[in-house]
Amino acid sequence: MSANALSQEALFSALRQVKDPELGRDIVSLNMVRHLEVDDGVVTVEIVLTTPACPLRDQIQDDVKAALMALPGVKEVRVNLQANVATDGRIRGSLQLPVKNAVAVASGKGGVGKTTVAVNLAVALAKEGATVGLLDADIYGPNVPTMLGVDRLPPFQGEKLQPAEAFGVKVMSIGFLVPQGKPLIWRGPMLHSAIRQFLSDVAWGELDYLIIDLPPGTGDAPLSLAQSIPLTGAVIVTLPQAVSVEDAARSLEMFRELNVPVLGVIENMSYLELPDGSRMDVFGQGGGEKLAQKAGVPFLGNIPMDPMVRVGGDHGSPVVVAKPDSAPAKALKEIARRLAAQISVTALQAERPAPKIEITG
Ligand SMILES: Nc1ncnc2c1ncn2[C@@H]1O[C@H](COP(=O)(O)OP(=O)(O)OP(=O)(O)O)[C@@H](O)[C@H]1O
Repeated sequence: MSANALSQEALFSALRQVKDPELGRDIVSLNMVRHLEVDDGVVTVEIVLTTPACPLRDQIQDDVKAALMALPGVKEVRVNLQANVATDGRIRGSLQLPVKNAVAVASGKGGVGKTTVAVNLAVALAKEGATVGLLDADIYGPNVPTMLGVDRLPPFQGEKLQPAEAFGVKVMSIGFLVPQGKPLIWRGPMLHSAIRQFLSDVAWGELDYLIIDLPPGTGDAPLSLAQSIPLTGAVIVTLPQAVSVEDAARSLEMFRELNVPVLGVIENMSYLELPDGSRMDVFGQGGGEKLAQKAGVPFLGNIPMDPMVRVGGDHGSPVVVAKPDSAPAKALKEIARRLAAQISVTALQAERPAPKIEITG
């Protein structure tokens, strides 16, 4: 068969065989094929990954080559890999902010490790090559500055507040603006305007992901937030134990009622590894996964209990950078990738420009 017989249908049906292993869907329906050119049997294809440091890029590249080379008439395949974090465009549209995705990290109960998870996810995403901001909106316990080892904002410049920066993440916290140790007694309207100001009066710059650490529970803060910014979604952090899961379920339901997609459930402190290698289920077992299953949302993974996580938080050095090869750090990095994939899926459901196709020979 000659190269001229290579039709758009044949090329696209070959590319449909290639799945993004993390997103679990084919690269055509994920809108990752942006430009396709055929010239005398040489196929040049541009594939746009949905995260900048996709760990499976080599596999996707190999699969694209293999699928196209299998077509009669194809002599050579050139794959041009790009990355562009997907967005539904709603934040840019409604708030004129160059932020692609805003993701709330929430929990039903306090003390389940929500802030620890938010901090480590933000740093892990930045390490993957994404541009990341972290907004600490936990009015009851703004711990993000401590966990990232920053205690003040840079000097005021221009018209906007400059965020602090740590481990490649831009950081803003209510904790920077109030004297240490003072309680914050804020009700809905104050919180609402504070959250809006944190979005509009801070020089965030272009961000792929803005991670927002919420106070625990289902009070004014998540409500204000969901009304202030078109969230891409929310993730729910829980312990495996029943009472934590019950409260997490309430938090999950609240986001659903607010029409905020739930991107997944993360189970923290899932087990403690003992010196003999056995595992102790300190807080029970499997509650997070069961919650995700029951709610029909992805389970993003579990994080073991490990003193290194606490030490990293207390010393302003998140475990994903302080001990990147430890079990909790590996779990957190894996969860960050799964979360990025879920964000992409959610955003891509809204954003679908048509690919550009040229067949010249
Ligand atoms: N996987 C873990 N292993 C060991 N310690 C952890 C782990 N996750 C969190 N911690 C510790 O548990 C404590 C509570 O964590 P964190 O402050 O992140 O919880 P939170 O849910 O954000 O609490 P709050 O209700 O104050 O918002 C901290 O001391 C933290 O270092």
